[in-house]
Amino acid sequence: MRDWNPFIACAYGALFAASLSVVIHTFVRRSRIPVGLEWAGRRLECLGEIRACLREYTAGITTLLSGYKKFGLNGKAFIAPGTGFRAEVMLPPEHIKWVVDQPDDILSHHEFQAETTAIKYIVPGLDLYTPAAAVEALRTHLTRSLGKIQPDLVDELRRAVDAQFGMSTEWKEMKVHDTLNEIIFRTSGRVFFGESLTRDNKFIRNLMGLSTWFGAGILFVGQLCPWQIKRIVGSVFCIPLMYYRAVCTSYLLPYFLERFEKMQRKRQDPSFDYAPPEDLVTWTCRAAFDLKSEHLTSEKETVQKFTTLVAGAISTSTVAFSNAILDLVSSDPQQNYYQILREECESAFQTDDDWNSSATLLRLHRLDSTLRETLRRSAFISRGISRKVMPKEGVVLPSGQHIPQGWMIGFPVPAIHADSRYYDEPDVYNPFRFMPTESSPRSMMVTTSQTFLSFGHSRHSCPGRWFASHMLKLLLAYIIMNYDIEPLKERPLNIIAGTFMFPPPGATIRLRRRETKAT
Ligand code: HEM
Repeated sequence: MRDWNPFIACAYGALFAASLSVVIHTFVRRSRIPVGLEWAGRRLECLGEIRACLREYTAGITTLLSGYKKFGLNGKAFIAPGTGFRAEVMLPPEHIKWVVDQPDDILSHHEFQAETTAIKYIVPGLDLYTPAAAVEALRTHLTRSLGKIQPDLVDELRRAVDAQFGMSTEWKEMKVHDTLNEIIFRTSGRVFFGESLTRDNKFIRNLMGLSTWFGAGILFVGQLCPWQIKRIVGSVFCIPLMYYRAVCTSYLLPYFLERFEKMQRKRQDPSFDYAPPEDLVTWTCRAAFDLKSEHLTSEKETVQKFTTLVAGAISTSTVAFSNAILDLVSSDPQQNYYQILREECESAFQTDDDWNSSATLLRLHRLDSTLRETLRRSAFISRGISRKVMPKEGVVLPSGQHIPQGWMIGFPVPAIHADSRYYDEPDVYNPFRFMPTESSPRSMMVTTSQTFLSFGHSRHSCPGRWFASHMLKLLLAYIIMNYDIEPLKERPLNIIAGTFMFPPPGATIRLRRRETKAT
């Protein structure tokens, strides 16, 4: 007979206890299921809810699509199981207006974010509740300054694309995500923290490291990990995250301190000869002066929030842009979309002045529509306008349905974007779908609506979308005008993990510099 090993016995015991706790806690926590709501993707089987949640790890968006077809199209809400044993109530699009009109103490955006990003475990101490100067700077200054910063954007994107794609007229293969990520970090970086840090390779590598770990932390801890063990798993992700954030903060803090000091002196003494550069650091300092909660004693906290926000925000542009390139090069070659876009860009950008003027972008109807079509087909998130129900007594939906306190509610974005009531032939990639016609007024890439949710909608919608749109249009125009890209036979399928959807990191394309150089 084998020796009895107390360590192995303890390990098995702990595993058994943990599994039992998952099952028991899941039942206890889910005991107050909204009465009368049906589940999508749940079968009549033992531990049906738990097994439905487990299937979500491999189900992609099939449950959301089938639930929407069965309930959403008939104006009914349904329960969608989720990874991490987190079921959510999915509402029909008719309820969007009601949801966005509710105050935060009834339906909380912040509480939803805090829970599904697991911020308190992966970045302990990051306060999502008090307004951050960096977010205020985005909302108030960045969008207003797009015209002013365009020459810098163009200068940086030319440099970054030429360096990453190369100048050779021979075909070469490259990884879509890695290459575009580098280009987008450098291009956005020029506007966020200026030229010298953007050219500092060590800083950019660390910022990209922070962004990768931040995204991975939100995905694994916030979305995939059962809520019972988030704290433990979060503390593992916290280590590299804190390391990268500390390194990035050490680069940025001296910039902020100098800017803070000089700008404050200028405010006190208007004769002081100082004009700060127009970038997000300056705008964040301005916003910090205006926000009484973040003044000069908390520069470090301001910089830490700035660093985390910037690292998180930039990568969403990479996802959108990678999707746009993959959609375009996998489209039907007979349609010649790439060439049509090239003609539009060549007619708009004829001189350097055209590149430096924001008015040029208003002439790029096809390019704008192309980016919007990609965002429609490949939104970054599968559930949008999500909120947590706050009142003790729960809330009553406009349809009369009661949802208990603590439940998450939201809308199935890919299903609404594929609803034929709102989009003709929704499964077809039609980059010129959003071109203005006589009968329908033009909608721009950044316009949110109850049927276009890639940037959210209403109060908490993405404040960086005007910047993203400006940068991505310039970038796409420059690439199309200067590079040929070999068509792909098939569009690489996006990965769906938790509520995120993104192109496979290994996807590649082949491209070459054009013989005849455009502007
Ligand atoms: C194409 C690229 C982008 C996409 C698809 C995108 C999408 C989104 C989405 C879906 C949300 C959540 C809205 C909600 O909760 O209802 C969001 C929020 C946000 N985005 Fe973006 N985003 C992009 C680029 C950017 C950029 C470049 C920045 C910064 C310059 C940015 C800054 C933010 C911020 C600060 C929030 C939080 C807003 C809040 O909580 O009130 N985003 N974005």
